[in-house]
Amino acid sequence: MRLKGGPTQDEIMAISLYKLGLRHGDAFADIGCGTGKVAVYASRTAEMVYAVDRRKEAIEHARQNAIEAGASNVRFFEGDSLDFLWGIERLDCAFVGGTKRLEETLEALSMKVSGNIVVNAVRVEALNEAILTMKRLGIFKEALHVQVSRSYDIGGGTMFRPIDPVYIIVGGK
Ligand SMILES: C[S@@+](CC[C@H](N)C(=O)[O-])C[C@H]1O[C@@H](n2cnc3c(N)ncnc32)[C@H](O)[C@@H]1O
Repeated sequence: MRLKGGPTQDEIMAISLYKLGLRHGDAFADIGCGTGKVAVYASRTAEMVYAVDRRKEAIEHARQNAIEAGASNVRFFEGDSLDFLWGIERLDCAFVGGTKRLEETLEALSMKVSGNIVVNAVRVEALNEAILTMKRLGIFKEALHVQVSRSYDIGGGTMFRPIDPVYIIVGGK
């Protein structure tokens, strides 16, 4: 089953998780988890992973991915980021892959997260919203524009094909 909007590309996930600084024992949230790819990968390191998405089909997809990966430390929340965050006490770090209600989501995260918050955005409007909100909250660290090209075979030779560029915005205290 193919899910609209995902999965996060491997190289983008690698940079995002590095910038997140995820550590053993962490409580981590994947906000807008889509296919659950980031949540499942993070579950190898984090003690507890919350996979949150407002779309039922995304949660079903993510749950299936977690089962197949044998990730037993992933909890699923079907609903909006804000509904999830109101019910959570604290998080060590969070990845935001879904940018609806981004400003309010970042405000709530800044009160609950002790470590880093990493946002992935493909639209410049979401990039702008993330930077401005993080600056207002005093948590902005850096923003990256990541453009990756992958090799592919052509007539026995090698060419490169770009994947869609992604903005990675990093915040934290
Ligand atoms: C680009 S996809 C995420 C891709 C995901 N990282 C993956 O690897 O499959 C964005 C997802 O965020 C969800 N989303 C967007 N805004 C949200 C919000 N405020 N609360 C919960 N989910 C949200 C969408 O339903 C969508 O599934």
